[in-house]
Amino acid sequence: MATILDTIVQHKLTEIQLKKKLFPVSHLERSPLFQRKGFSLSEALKNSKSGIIAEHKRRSPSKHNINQKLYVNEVVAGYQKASACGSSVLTDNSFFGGSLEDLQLARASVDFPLLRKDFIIDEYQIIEAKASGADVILLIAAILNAQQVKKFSKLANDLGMEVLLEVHNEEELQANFNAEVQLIGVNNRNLKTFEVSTEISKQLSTLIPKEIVKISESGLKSANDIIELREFGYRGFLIGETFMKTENPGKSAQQFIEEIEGKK
Ligand SMILES: O=C(O)c1ccccc1NCC(=O)[C@H](O)[C@H](O)COP(=O)(O)O
Repeated sequence: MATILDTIVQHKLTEIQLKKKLFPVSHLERSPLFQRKGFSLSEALKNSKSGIIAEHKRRSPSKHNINQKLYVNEVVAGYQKASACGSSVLTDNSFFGGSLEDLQLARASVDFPLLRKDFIIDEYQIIEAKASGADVILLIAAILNAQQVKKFSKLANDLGMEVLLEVHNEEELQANFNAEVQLIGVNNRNLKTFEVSTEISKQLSTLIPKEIVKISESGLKSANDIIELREFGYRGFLIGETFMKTENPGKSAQQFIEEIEGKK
């Protein structure tokens, strides 16, 4: 049976073909954002007390509607005011209700690192990310082979962006030991079953090379989750729903960060 990832990838293939015709690479390269020097998320995390990367996410396959009412620029500005290290912006439209325009609006509102959160399967999307103001791209090991991870990481780095490689099990990690990425994220959500458990972050923590910044992603709800995962060497924590389901995600991030910092 096809998983949600299979369905998303299938959809992306069609979407990318269409976009390549509408907006060829030469068009993307003319974006003023294409020339900007990016912010480093790995450095921001190394220098941060909280390590929070706060996400803008309207809906998702596992939770459906989360929050459709807010403006992306206000949400990310709230996250920056809350002293988050950076923000993740979902740019997939069909399954998450996001867009590249969201990323561009976010870029215009903040001056901290922005992650393009999407399902990257083609170099075209990396160029699109740069042209829309991203500082970091997400590569999901479950939908790419090791060769693609290497090639895509090189392109992103050449364009001045960092790479967050997302894994969910030991095989995905082993397959990409040679990848030149700045950040590795362990997704606590199994993208096939939607089951969420921070146990997977704990299990994989010792297998991630020390020089790479470790991020725990998804299902993080309390300051205690963060304090506990920090003991396993995690420096970054990607949080979406916990903030987005509230009326004021920036304020909710601020209270969360204050609580973590108070507990240090
Ligand atoms: O969130 C989903 O339902 C989902 C389904 C299929 C692929 C990816 C999905 N989520 C992307 C993410 O990784 C999360 O948005 C991110 O880690 C934040 O998670 P959370 O704090 O649980 O909103």
